Amino acid sequence: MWTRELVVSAPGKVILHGEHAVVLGKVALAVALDLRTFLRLRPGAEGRLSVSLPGVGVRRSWDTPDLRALRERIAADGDESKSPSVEQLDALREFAGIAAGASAPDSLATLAFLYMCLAISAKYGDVPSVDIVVCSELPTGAGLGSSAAYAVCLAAALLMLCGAISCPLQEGESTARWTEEELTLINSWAFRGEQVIHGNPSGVDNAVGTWGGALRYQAGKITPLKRVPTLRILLTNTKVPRSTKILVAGVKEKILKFPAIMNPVLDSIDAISQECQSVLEAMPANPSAEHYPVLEEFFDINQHHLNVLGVGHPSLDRLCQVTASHSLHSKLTGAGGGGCGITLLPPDTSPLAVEAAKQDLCACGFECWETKIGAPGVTLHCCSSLSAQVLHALAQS
Ligand SMILES: Nc1ncnc2c1ncn2[C@@H]1O[C@H](COP(=O)(O)OP(=O)(O)OP(=O)(O)O)[C@@H](O)[C@H]1O
Ligand SMILES: C[C@@](O)(CCO)CC(=O)[O-]
Ligand SMILES: [Mg+2]
Repeated sequence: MWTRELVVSAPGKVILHGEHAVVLGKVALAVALDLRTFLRLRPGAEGRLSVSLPGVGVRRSWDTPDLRALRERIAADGDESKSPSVEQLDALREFAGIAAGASAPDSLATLAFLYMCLAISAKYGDVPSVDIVVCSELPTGAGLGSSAAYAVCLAAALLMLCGAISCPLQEGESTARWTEEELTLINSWAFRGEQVIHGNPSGVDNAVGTWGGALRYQAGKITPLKRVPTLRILLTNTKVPRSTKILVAGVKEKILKFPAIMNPVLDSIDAISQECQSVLEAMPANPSAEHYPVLEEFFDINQHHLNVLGVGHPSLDRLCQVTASHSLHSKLTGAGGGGCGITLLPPDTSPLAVEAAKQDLCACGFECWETKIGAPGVTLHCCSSLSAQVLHALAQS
């Protein structure tokens, strides 16, 4: 029986360079954002598992014996090294009343929950009767890793409920983190959740959600950056909706169609990520304006490359033009096709110029805010340590 009320949180991310190319084995540089997803666990009615996902309009509850029977039927074998199969996902859709091929946020979120719950419990034992609520400070489907933050929270919570990882929060502590070994397990199960949502994820987003900070990611290899200077970044959400799964599939199609043209673009993006890593690691902790031009050039070149890959959007072109008119440099971040862009704010940018750029971006119908990067990865909290705002959002559902 689960008797505690606890909250798991995981950060969203910003990809500085390497989105899309990273799916094809190239290097990406990514940093954790100070916007998080929160998952609250509470003891639930005996024999019931309830899930409330207000961000995507889901409120479901199941009898635990029914989930056990479904687990046996789909032969979920609890192997974190195996991808979810088409047959397993079809059976889960049928159980949850989700139409075949449905890709709406609520369908994908429910499917990812059911898959992870059954596969994890097949390996480590039943999930006890609990009520789960997930809320997020991240916009959904905007390029900031909301799917990965959700999957990381689910993986940590479900693994903890089944006893596969510890509950590291001691009496009297407000927050706690898991060991490296436990984080590795959380990350590998979060990747399975990302597969349900994305189709073919690289794993960079769930790695940042798990470990936080700033890291280099290539083909599953995660290397924390040696030193990350304090960078001022303006984040702009164009609010144009898009699906990471569809955009990733589109890039694959383009590469298959024009390999000789597209592969050099991927190689160039890879080189930008590597050069950018060297530049960042050589910078002082608080870089001055003279360090920024090279970073700005990398942004400009990569934004062109991403347009060549077909993941640009008129709203992102607009974002780049507006910031360029204030001598600021931007690129899309995440999957593109709308969603968010990032703009570098060199330290000599006057507060008036930043304010004017923000106003012009808002006049386009965009939303923008300054961010802090390098936030901590997946964390366990006691409820009383959370802000009133987060507690309020969790209580709403
Ligand atoms: N708070 C949440 N609650 C439940 N499901 C969520 C939540 N946030 C995201 N999701 C799931 O993740 C999906 C969005 O994932 P998608 O990968 O398309 O966008 P993203 O992760 O925000 O952007 P990117 O992958 O480019 O960083 C939603 O459709 C939904 O299924
Ligand atoms: C577009 C992509 O490269 C980043 C999405 O945040 C997809 C992935 O790496 O899984
Ligand atoms: Mg995603």
